[in-house]
Amino acid sequence: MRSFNTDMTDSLLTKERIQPPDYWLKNDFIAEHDAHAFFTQLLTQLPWRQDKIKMFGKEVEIPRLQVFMGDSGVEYTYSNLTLNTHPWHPTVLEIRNRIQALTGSTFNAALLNYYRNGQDSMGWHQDNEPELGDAPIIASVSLGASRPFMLRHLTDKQRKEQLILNNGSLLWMGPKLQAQWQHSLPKRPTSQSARINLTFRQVLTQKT
Ligand SMILES: O=C(O)CCC(=O)C(=O)O
Ligand SMILES: [Fe+2]
Repeated sequence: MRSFNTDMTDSLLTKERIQPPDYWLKNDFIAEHDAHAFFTQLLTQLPWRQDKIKMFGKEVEIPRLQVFMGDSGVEYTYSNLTLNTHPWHPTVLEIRNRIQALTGSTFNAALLNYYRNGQDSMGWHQDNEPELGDAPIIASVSLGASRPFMLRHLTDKQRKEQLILNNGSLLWMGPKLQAQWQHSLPKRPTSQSARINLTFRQVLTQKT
């Protein structure tokens, strides 16, 4: 039988131990030839827009362009901004289908980000909007320029990890990642190259 003291120490340790972030990264998810073609199609064929959000009462342009797409009836609000839902572009559907076949998860929407160069970025955040439900799974595909992607633990902010998201890579983010960690895509001022990122999500609708 375990002593009271051992149990106490165990539970303290368990409480304090920070679990590793819940993700996996597959670098060769889309072959280079396809990734290049997909990048060009998305860059030239999507209705990219630079949205504005309110920060400290002032309207500011976000440092990237975006498009939101998904099944009809899907609505998504972030930073008080309700995004227009565009119908699926065939290339985005093709990428979604490949992810669904590999992971067994289903996704009814995608938020696409276009970073024109290293000045464009995304700040620290969690993707934990109520319409993503209690246990959001997000699948993130990167095309174009490689960029570092940062993870930071919510309570122990010294605890950080850096991943490099390459052309054609798939980053699978599990539910615990959004609950315990924030992520960001920092600026890389010296880079002139463009990158497109697609984050596939399952958004709850009135019907679900
Ligand atoms: O561009 C990236 O890799 C990150 C995108 C992201 O975090 C998001 O769309 O919520
Ligand atoms: Fe995110």
